[in-house]
Amino acid sequence: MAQTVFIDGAEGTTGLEIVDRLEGREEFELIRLSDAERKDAECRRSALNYADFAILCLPDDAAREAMELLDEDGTTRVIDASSAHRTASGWIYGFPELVGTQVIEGAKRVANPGCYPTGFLALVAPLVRAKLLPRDWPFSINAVSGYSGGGKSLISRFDEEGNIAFRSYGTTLGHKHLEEMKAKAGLKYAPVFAPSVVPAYRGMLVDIPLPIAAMRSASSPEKLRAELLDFYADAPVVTVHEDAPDELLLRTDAPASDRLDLYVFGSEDEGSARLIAVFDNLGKGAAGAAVQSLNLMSGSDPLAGLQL
Ligand SMILES: NC(=O)C1=CN([C@@H]2O[C@H](COP(=O)(O)OP(=O)(O)OC[C@H]3O[C@@H](n4cnc5c(N)ncnc54)[C@H](OP(=O)(O)O)[C@@H]3O)[C@@H](O)[C@H]2O)C=CC1
Ligand SMILES: CC(=O)N[C@@H](CCC(=O)OP(=O)(O)O)C(=O)O
Repeated sequence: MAQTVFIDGAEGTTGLEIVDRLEGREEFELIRLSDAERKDAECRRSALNYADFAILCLPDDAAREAMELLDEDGTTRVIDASSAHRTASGWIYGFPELVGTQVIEGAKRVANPGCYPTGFLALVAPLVRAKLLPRDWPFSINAVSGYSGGGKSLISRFDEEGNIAFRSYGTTLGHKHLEEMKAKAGLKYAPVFAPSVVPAYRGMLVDIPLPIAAMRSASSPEKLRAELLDFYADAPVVTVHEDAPDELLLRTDAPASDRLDLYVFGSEDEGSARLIAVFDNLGKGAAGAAVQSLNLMSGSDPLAGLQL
């Protein structure tokens, strides 16, 4: 018998991408609410509690509200795409490559990683764990997102204004992803984070400069790459590139993708490096990660529905 899935926020940017990835999957039956019902608390309560799996694709406040609508002792298992529960106790962090697939298989509450933290943590967490990068280094991050990263409101802004070439933001240095990045990488300091948006619908590049020569303890670029290659050897969604291309491109017509591509660039004298992650903010940064967790929790083929 098919397992039931309710996507709370199914008409939003992330919700629609998840619906796409579940299309034609016979092991799941989607519970759908009409336009008149989808924001009605009682309709949501009933769908949330009936479903085998609820995937929350909502703003943080609405995601917290959804958790209040759920019966505490109910059987519904939840994947939350918002940032409401990522560092909350009782929630498993939905990054199978970092936390292990088995933890997610058995989880009742899974918090989907944030889009930028996905790139940052994929690069830094294994290297800090292996003690090849110091946990007390003040990391910095330059990052670029497609404008779908800001959901419906940023999409309409880019569509309506039509002339935004580049948007640097996060200028108060208090971005909501800082706590998540610091906590999940086990760092002493939150990174200095410079996010930006370009006029491409989807795509993300997270770039971490490393002044290795100035760091008390850090390994050569080659050792960093070797560790990542080893760490992700059995991770089909993640590719660690052995080459160092001259440029990395995000394209305005990029198709949806659930891949995560990692690069390590080093200077000739090995005194500096850049760790770079390239992926789709709506793929491994949101919907792809949610479907990866759903596959594990439901006992499906781990790669079903993913666009690799
Ligand atoms: N976009 C991205 O790349 C990523 C997004 N996320 C996170 O995923 C979540 C969803 O983001 P995104 O899809 O971009 O956002 P959108 O704004 O595109 O979609 C949110 C959806 O939630 C609906 N909604 C809002 N309030 C309620 C409510 N009280 N009850 C029911 N539905 C409600 C909205 O309705 P309406 O259609 O009427 O506005 C909309 O359809 C956010 O927490 C976001 O931070 C995480 C990673 C990446
Ligand atoms: C371009 C843009 O505005 N991006 C959003 C992050 C989008 C996102 O995915 O946030 P969560 O992963 O935490 O849900 C921002 O910077 O707030």
